[in-house]
Amino acid sequence: MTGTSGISGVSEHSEEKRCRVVVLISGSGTNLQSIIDSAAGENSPYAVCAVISNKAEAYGLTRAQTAGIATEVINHRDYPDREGFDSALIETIDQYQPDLVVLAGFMRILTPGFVRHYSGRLLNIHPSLLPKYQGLHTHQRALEAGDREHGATVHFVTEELDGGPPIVQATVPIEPNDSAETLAQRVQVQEHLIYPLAVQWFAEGRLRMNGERAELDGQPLPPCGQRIDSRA
Ligand SMILES: Nc1nc2c(c(=O)[nH]1)N[C@@H](CN(C=O)c1ccc(C(=O)N[C@@H](CCC(=O)O)C(=O)O)cc1)CN2
Ligand SMILES: NCC(=O)N[C@@H]1O[C@H](COP(=O)([O-])[O-])[C@@H](O)[C@H]1O
Repeated sequence: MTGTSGISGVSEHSEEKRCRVVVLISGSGTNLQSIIDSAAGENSPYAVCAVISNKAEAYGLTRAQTAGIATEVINHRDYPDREGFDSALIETIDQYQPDLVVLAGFMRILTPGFVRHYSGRLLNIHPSLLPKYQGLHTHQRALEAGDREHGATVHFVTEELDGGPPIVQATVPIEPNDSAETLAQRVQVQEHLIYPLAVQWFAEGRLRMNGERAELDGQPLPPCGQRIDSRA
């Protein structure tokens, strides 16, 4: 495990307690960047305290270091099994005393023990309109199915892979000449809007997980979460 130190989104003179967020990544970190940028505001209700990657080459680590945020690398290949990796993750994450753990392009399936440890304060963004296309390669699957629309979902993480209660969804049209790459780019524009929104809702105490449903301001959200249409 290797790391640097620092906290972003918390001004030196900040007295109020901001929601402490730890972000897990595996790659480019564009969703991380949108969350960092959103936390930079003077009145942000949250601060990114640390970014942890299972891949040392993840560009998201550079994004975090540029923002003065502590970084850690925990390589899943250094552990004999998922339980060992997840235990090391928990030990490192908890050093930062998070109120919320955010998966932002984190590409490892987490064990039931990890999910239970952070139950109700663990979010993920998935590149499909859940419950459609759980798992990987979602853009290609939507194209091959001939879908006319696609999108992304922010959801609470549960033991069921990509099966947790949706919080917010953004839809995008699928164009006739789309490739998986062009569709992914269109989806990511919306991801960068809805993920900071969901993190802010949680940090403001407005969002909670209540069994199988997510609640916003005490009201159950629809089964697909709050819908945001990019064409609106
Ligand atoms: N228990 C849970 N773990 C994770 C969830 C979840 O909802 N419950 N969400 C995923 C994020 N995700 C899709 O949004 C996802 C990530 C990774 C995989 C996957 O098959 N990973 C492989 C390795 C793939 C690779 O290294 O490229 C694996 O772990 O063997 C599927 C879906 C995060 N975890
Ligand atoms: N199943 C998880 C998954 O596929 N997540 C997807 O990985 C990308 C990460 O991009 P980023 O590293 O630039 O945020 C995002 O598009 C996210 O939806």
